[in-house]
Amino acid sequence: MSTPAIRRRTPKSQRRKDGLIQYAKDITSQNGEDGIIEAIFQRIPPSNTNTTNTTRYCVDVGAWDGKHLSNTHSLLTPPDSCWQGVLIEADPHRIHDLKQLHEPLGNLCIHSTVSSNVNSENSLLYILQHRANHVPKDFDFLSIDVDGSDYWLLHDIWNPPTSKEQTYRPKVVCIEANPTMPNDLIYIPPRNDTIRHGSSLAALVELAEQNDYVLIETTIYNAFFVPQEIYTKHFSELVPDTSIEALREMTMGTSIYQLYDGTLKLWGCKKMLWHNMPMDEAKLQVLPPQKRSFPFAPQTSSMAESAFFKSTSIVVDMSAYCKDSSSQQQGNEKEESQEAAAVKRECASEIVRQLKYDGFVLVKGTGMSQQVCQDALDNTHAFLQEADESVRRSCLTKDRARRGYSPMCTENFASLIGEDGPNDLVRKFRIGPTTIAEIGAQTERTEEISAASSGTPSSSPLHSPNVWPSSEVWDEHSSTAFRNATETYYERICKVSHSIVQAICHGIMFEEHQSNPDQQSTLSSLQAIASKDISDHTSILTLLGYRKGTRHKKTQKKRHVHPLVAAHTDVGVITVLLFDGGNSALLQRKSSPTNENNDEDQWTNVTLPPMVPEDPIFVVNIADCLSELSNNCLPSTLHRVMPGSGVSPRNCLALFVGLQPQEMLHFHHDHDNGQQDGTIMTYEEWRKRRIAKSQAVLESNKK
Ligand SMILES: O=C(O)CCC(=O)C(=O)O
Ligand SMILES: [Fe+2]
Repeated sequence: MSTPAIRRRTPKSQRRKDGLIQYAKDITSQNGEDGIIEAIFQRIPPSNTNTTNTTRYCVDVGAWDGKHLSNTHSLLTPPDSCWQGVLIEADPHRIHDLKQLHEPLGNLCIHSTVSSNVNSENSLLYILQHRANHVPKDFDFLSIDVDGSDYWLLHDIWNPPTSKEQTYRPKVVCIEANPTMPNDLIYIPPRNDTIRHGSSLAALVELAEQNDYVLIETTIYNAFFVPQEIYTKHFSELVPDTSIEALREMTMGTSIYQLYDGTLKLWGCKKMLWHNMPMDEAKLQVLPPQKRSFPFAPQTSSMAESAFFKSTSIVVDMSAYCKDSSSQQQGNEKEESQEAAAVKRECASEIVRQLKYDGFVLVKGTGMSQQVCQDALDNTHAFLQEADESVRRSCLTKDRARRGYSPMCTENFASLIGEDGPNDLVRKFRIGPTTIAEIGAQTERTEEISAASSGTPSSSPLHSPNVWPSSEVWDEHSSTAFRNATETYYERICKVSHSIVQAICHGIMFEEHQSNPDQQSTLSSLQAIASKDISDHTSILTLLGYRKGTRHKKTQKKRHVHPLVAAHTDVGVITVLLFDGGNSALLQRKSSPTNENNDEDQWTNVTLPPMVPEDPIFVVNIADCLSELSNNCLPSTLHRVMPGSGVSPRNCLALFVGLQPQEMLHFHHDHDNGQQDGTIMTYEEWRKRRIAKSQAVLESNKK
């Protein structure tokens, strides 16, 4: 059997059927209320039996047209009725019909909203006191159905704001309870007329008990209460057990259960009761299908090795965004069809869904050609692995910009998270942007920019000349090919990564908007980043080369394998990685505690296909700046490079995406006390602070 068997069994019910519910019948009511009300009043004599006046009074709050689903119609309309009604309705159309029906019968129809604001002239208390003062305080029947603040209306007639006012104590109260709320939930809605939540039966029972009322029956939507003394006198035999369990069966409840693999399942009512829409189990999920597995299942080594790529890596197709970037340049932006917009939206949501989970995602459909990628990897291999060290040393990194070659063991990524550790066992070569867009054109801003970056705009180390291996040391052909392949890859991957950043920004903004449609966005910087062109970015392409043979080894205790690149987070916006199938090094990210493992120290391998496919696949990970700009909705996940199982050299092309130095960023902070504020600074400033912060941690560690 490959699908589960799911059936319903009828549980043993504690619900008693021998009380008032046995009299259930509908004339105009919805779920048997008419019969129950009749049976109740057969047992309660009119107040003034000793006089000739046997009039009974009812108040119907939310009376509609006086007939539709009415609980008072069958009391008020018979020709010889002893009932007099006060019927309150807010809707102008319904009040028209209500008056037509009830005014000829001598009932009072009041056109008014009924407010949960107890000091308002629309409060039920005020309306009863001032517009229906013929109604005795202990009138016979109160029916409340206003689909929102019902709880508070009842609360306030029982508990007037000043002790001078007499409380109303109707002999019978019928009030709506939200039928989807479980018996053990006490849900008291906010005291606000515009909020429509309903209250739970348990909340109403609690309120009733506080006011000496007793629950005597329920229907699907309504609960009936009588004062304690009336209960004792007239109902204690018919309704000996007044517990919620004895008087209510949950028939509209929805429950959620969890499968071991993290799938959420719905049970019970799967319909949106007031919207007539099905609940979508797929939309309810916390984990995407490909991330669902049991965290504590015993792992076989073959599973760990081979199944990883298949089972945990969904590759997000970015074509909606990456193709779009070319048409946008042709100025077709406005004409984007609805369909295309929907595809982009889906793409943006999917990439964010993945990234939110672990900060890493695989992407394809970028429009990058296999040839450009393979060329760049091959030339990286030629330079970092095969060429003589003298070739690499001919373009050594000299300045703060660190363009050019950084030999093995000269850098230390542990420092990025403020940790001390041996230098990284990797060779690197960097290129970056060399030109700076016409900042001078924005003349009026030049001064403040210079002030902010304490120097001329071009003094940013992010904009510097690239350095290339000398053709005197490396043959002309190799050095030209290396430069061409690297520059081409750089130019293309910068564009692609901009589209990816756009998709991510859009995805987070959609999400924020969906969960908080009325609130002003706290993500203004994302909006700005997504809409910028990229002429002035500061993205750096780093070629990384790893090989077998680790110098740290001797100093290490047995079994302890030291990383080649220490655990760190990336500093910029996002990082876009492409690596070859070399097996001497392995990228790992910190495992997400929710699914893969609960152990703090677990790492998950990040792998790509060993050969660049026709539609190349890239690893994208969130870096610190975007994580902060997203209000930490996207994690900047710790990652490291470990020695791999084999001896083949491994090469990696890492694009560290950076914004333009003067981009103004708005960081939002939520404080524990619920307050919010923000900081505005340029990207350059943020970067300096970020680096300074980790260095400060390092300094204080040394002390
Ligand atoms: O080589 C890799 O796989 C990733 C290296 C890395 O994380 C980095 O340089 O920031
Ligand atoms: Fe990194």
